[in-house]
Amino acid sequence: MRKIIVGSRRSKLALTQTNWVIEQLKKIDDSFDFEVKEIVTKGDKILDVTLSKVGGKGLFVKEIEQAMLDQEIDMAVHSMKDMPAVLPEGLVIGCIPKREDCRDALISKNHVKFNDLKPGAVVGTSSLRRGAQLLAKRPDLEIKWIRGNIDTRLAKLENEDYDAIILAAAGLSRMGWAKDVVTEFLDPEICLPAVGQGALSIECRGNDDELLELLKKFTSIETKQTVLAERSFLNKMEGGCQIPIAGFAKLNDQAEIVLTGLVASPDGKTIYKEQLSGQNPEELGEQLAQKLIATGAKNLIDHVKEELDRQ
Ligand SMILES: NCc1[nH]cc(CCC(=O)O)c1CC(=O)O
Repeated sequence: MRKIIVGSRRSKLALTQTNWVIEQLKKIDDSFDFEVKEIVTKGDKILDVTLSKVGGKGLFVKEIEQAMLDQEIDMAVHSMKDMPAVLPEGLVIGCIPKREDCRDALISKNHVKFNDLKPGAVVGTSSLRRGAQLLAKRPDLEIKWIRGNIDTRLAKLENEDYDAIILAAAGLSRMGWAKDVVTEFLDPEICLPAVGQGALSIECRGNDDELLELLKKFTSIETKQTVLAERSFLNKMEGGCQIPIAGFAKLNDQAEIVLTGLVASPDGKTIYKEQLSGQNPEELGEQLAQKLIATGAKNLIDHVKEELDRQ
């Protein structure tokens, strides 16, 4: 019986996601054994620094990918949101399972709803995307950076000077905490999710045919199509993680992909938002990026970059 070694970050969420995927794969085909191997990534070691300042989302993924290329592990389960646009030579996304809740969630002290937060309330998030969209609705709020795993952030809401924090609903659901802690799920109309939010990405070597065959059976075509459109959009925008960018796709009743993209200034005062539908995920993503760029979003991106360079 082949034993598949699954690399995982050590955070509670990463291990929960990894073990959940293993359970599902065992249900599909019980002829494989699995073993989890924990890997401490650079991103985990410097959790107290703002992510965009230390090299972005690749941090959580790189060391795990290297272990896969070195044959120390065979596969890994990532949050799609943390996956860089381009994979190293030799590795592939072997499976995109059905997406969890894509929304952002407000968790506030005393369960005060978003619209009822007191003027000047302090909201914790380390995401420019979330900060910009919240400020667009409520310019009076004070956005305060917060870092750490989701359990750390929930503890900070209790113990530190935050009135509320925003977390992805998906992470909380996977941990089984959503029902207890979430005050309000923010509709994508209010806060457009991050590209890939709520989806998982199972990565493996491109030549591991046996494993790829198993992973294919756990793929959701709908999630794959929508997430690929979102990722194509993000890749074309080339914003990096210094600019608030959001992208979210779903299928309509004609099974067309409807993709919405948003680019904003960090203060939320300028927002470009466009929507397009189509059949081909990659093309649709590129077209939406072009449409946003044509409306002036590129100026905004260049402007924000200049501001950052000056600092
Ligand atoms: N930014 C970190 C991150 N990466 C993936 C998730 C969990 C949700 C998901 O799978 O999209 C989270 C936590 C969060 O944003 O609250």
